Amino acid sequence: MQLPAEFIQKYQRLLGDQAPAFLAAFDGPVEKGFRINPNKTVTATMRAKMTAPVPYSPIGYYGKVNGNALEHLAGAVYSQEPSAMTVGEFAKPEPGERVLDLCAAPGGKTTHLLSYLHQTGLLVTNEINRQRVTALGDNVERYGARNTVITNDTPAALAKELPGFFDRILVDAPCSGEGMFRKDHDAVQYWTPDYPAACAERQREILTEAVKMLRPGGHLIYSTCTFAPEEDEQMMAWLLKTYPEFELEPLAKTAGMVDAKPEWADGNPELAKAARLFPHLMRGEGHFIAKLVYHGTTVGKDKKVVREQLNATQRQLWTDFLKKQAMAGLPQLVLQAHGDQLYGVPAMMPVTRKLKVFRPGILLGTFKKKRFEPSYALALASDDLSLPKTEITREQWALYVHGETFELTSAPVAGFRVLTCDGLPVGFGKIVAKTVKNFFPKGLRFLATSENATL
Ligand SMILES: C[S@@+](CC[C@H](N)C(=O)[O-])C[C@H]1O[C@@H](n2cnc3c(N)ncnc32)[C@H](O)[C@@H]1O
Repeated sequence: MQLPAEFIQKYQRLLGDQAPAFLAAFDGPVEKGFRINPNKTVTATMRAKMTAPVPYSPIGYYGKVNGNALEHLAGAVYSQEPSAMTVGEFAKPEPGERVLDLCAAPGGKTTHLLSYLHQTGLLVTNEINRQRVTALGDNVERYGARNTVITNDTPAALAKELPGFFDRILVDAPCSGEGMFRKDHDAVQYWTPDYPAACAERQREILTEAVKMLRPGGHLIYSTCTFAPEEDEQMMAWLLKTYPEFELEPLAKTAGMVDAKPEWADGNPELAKAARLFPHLMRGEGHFIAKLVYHGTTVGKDKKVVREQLNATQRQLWTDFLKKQAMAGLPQLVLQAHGDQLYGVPAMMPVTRKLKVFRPGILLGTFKKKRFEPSYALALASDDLSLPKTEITREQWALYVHGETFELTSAPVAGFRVLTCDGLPVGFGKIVAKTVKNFFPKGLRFLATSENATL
């Protein structure tokens, strides 16, 4: 691979006798990986692929998964480069926490955080870029999250609305991406000797806002996919100097991870607590991860939490739907109608007035004239809900994702039912006698074949 001469010289100077192995790794194979979603069923097809565990993640495996496969579309697996899994593992939230993923699209770390929140607490996941937030929304939906709010705003706007609010904040920062050169050859063309410093400027701005949103005792996790000291050790050195209430926590390094390098910044030995991942030392791409605890004392003001927003007709239609589904209601969600769409907003979410919200919670469905039509998102989030379910075969699933109506061998109770395939919820169908009317979203329909949809 053709690397810029200045890049080569920089890392020869920094890495000394390790530089040849480091530079040679750019021509090595790209490591593929996937995580399984611990909140969903593990199918036999998945189990057959789960042969090479990633040593530092109990839910991570080496290997490639297919984006059109049933298991991927149903949110049971997520394709992720193995080194990137360290971030979610070091960030691992406790159930019930208030978590912010500040730079989140397309959602690799967000889905990892969701895996450990187990539908509890609150995840606010933010992506500043309007184009990229859609992919984040799709991944959160597939993962079946009921505890997530998706925002599309700046770190400054979030910090204004939610000061001192979060137990845990992840800043997976936009960076010069040197650690991904091997995976994405085009990324090299953006590199100039000044690029890391320009990225560092933006990272400082993001961190300046992020620190305002932590509660005392909260954790900040900072990660990049670059080797550049300006964006890694030097960024943490700046943070510790600017905000002495922060302390780095030691990260347990395994499988080839190494201490970060104080000598690449101001020499503060504390910096060694952070971790560096080099592709010549481990099976994965380049990353940097630091975890800090906040010893500050400023407590955020208690904000009013979200309230129900439903008119009487909407409430009646929703109640009728629940009754037909023999469901008591949805725990920890506040119902809000936005136009004709009904959302379940996480009950821990405070009222925010000026934030650009992409999705205020889980879309539960749409109010039609005299009925309520449940959403695809609700079906995908129904693994542990008592909604009526009907198991279909893989052949029927192929008809379903193609938008076709199909027949069952016997007639279950008529009405909306969650269709499951190999135990995984895949969407709603409306049963009329033995016929299943198709409610798979039109925009997602495709022709599944053994070539394009095998995990
Ligand atoms: C490394 S990527 C995030 C990857 C993501 N965490 C994942 O695991 O899938 C960094 C993200 O930061 C966003 N970003 C760019 N500038 C930003 C800014 N000034 N503030 C916050 N986020 C920004 C980018 O749009 C990009 O999606």
